[in-house]
Amino acid sequence: MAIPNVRIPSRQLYIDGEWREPVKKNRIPIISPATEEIIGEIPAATEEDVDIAVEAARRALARDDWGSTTGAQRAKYLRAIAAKILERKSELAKLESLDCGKTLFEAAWDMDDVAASFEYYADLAEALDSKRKTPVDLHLDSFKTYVLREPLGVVGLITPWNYPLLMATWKVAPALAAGCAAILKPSELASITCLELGEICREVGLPPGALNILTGLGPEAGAPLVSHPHVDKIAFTGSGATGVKIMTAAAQLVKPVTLELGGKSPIVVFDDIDNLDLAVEWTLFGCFANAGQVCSATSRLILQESIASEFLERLLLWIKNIKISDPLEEDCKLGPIVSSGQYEKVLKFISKAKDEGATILCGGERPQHMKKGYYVQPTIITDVNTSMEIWKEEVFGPVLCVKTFKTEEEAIELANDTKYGLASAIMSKDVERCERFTKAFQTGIIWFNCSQPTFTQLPWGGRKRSGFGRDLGEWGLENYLNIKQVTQYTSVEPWAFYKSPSKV
Ligand SMILES: NC(=O)c1ccc[n+]([C@@H]2O[C@H](COP(=O)([O-])OP(=O)(O)OC[C@H]3O[C@@H](n4cnc5c(N)ncnc54)[C@H](O)[C@@H]3O)[C@@H](O)[C@H]2O)c1
Ligand SMILES: NCCCC=O
Ligand code: NA
Repeated sequence: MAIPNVRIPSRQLYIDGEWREPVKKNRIPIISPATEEIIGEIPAATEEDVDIAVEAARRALARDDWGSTTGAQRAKYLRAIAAKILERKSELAKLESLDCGKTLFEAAWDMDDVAASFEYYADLAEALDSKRKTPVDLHLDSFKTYVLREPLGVVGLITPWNYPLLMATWKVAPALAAGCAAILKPSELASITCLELGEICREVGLPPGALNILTGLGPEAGAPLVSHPHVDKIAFTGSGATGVKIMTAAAQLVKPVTLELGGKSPIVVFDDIDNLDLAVEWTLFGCFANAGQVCSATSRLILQESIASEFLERLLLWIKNIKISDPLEEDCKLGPIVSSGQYEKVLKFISKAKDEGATILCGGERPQHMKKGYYVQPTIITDVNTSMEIWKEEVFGPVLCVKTFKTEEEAIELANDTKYGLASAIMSKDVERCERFTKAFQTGIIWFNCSQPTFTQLPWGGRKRSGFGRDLGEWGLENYLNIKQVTQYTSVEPWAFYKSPSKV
């Protein structure tokens, strides 16, 4: 049994640069996914706390110490946050692992990505200073025009539990880089490290109200944020069902949203691959990293028929090497599902697949050696048809379903046979074929001979029911900028659209 030797700090809400008890004093228990025990609690914000946080954010925008900062000044804060994240990396990784069940190895990886995202957006914040005002030459003597890029205002950031601090950072870092004042509402299933981000912001002296962190239940803390009239934009990452609720509520105020939603991404494997084991490992990583709780998980394996049995045989051998244990244990490569609710959902998907006539090739149950905790074996499901729920719906767990194909056209049809459009992967040594699939795949993310690598510089997001808008890269910064045109009439001549009355 791993000994976390880390204390879970007891926090309040982080509002206006200080810790504040929720108005209603409610708190939510933290339940360990690995032991099913209560290991702490988080404050539960309600509408009243949202009002207080929005006022603090608006005050920050009105004050010079945040509202009038240059990108270079904001970059200093972002770099200081990145440095603190790295200073506390080991502790933050353990807290993340304790909270959401992610393996310590992956949690540490995430903390590096968190720091890198703050650093990246510090660079973009600095670059913004020279792009704030961009002249546009119309080649007309009578007009002088330019475009202004300015902070959107107060932004609500609502994030999920599968990469708690990283998904929050994908929104907080660009929002602060742009000069917005942000209110972060992380998932009630995993908020510990997001609250520690508040402590880090306090320690680096981020001006009060620039970032506010409200933990709590979606309907109680998230919904009031969405419908608040003084919140100028909502950036959401989470399930499609919640995305629809948020978009509907925001529509009442014509409030802009970006939605990063779910997925049921394909990985298409052709028989011309040079290295079978490499393709097998990417297939495993693409579906079983983070116990499959990944929006872009390539959870539909579409295999060319000629290599299907050899590939699956190899896959089963590799799966046997996956260490399932307490996520804090060294070399753990599959931890528990985040909560009892999600755990039951995953098992129900597997049971439904069986009922519908699919075959559980491996896994499908609790691992025998894990008597406690929300553990599900890495599961492969075959004999799947396209009308089955397991083919159509996002499981958000360690479950890979498999179909075979003969021709390229069949592979494309199967790959795109989904209401989602987040990511796709293709494994083939034929570069021209991969280029053809780039055009054919109806997704926002394409991986060639790999699955999942994610880089801060590249746009992240999907199409169809995977939502719209892009996190990361310069596209992530655009989410938090208002584009303003300024047009000046510089001529002394009359506009002469109307007939001038006689001179008085
Ligand atoms: N596209 C991506 O980049 C991406 C990344 C990670 C997760 N996801 C998706 O997120 C889902 C899993 O995350 P989850 O279970 O936390 O999703 P979720 O939709 O249940 O919750 C996401 C967030 O929304 C809040 N929320 C819930 N109801 C709300 C409401 N009515 N109004 C406002 N906020 C509300 C929750 O408290 C949480 O903070 C999966 O579908 C996964 O695919 C997508
Ligand atoms: N690699 C980052 C995936 C984020 C979605 O779950
Ligand atoms: Na948790």
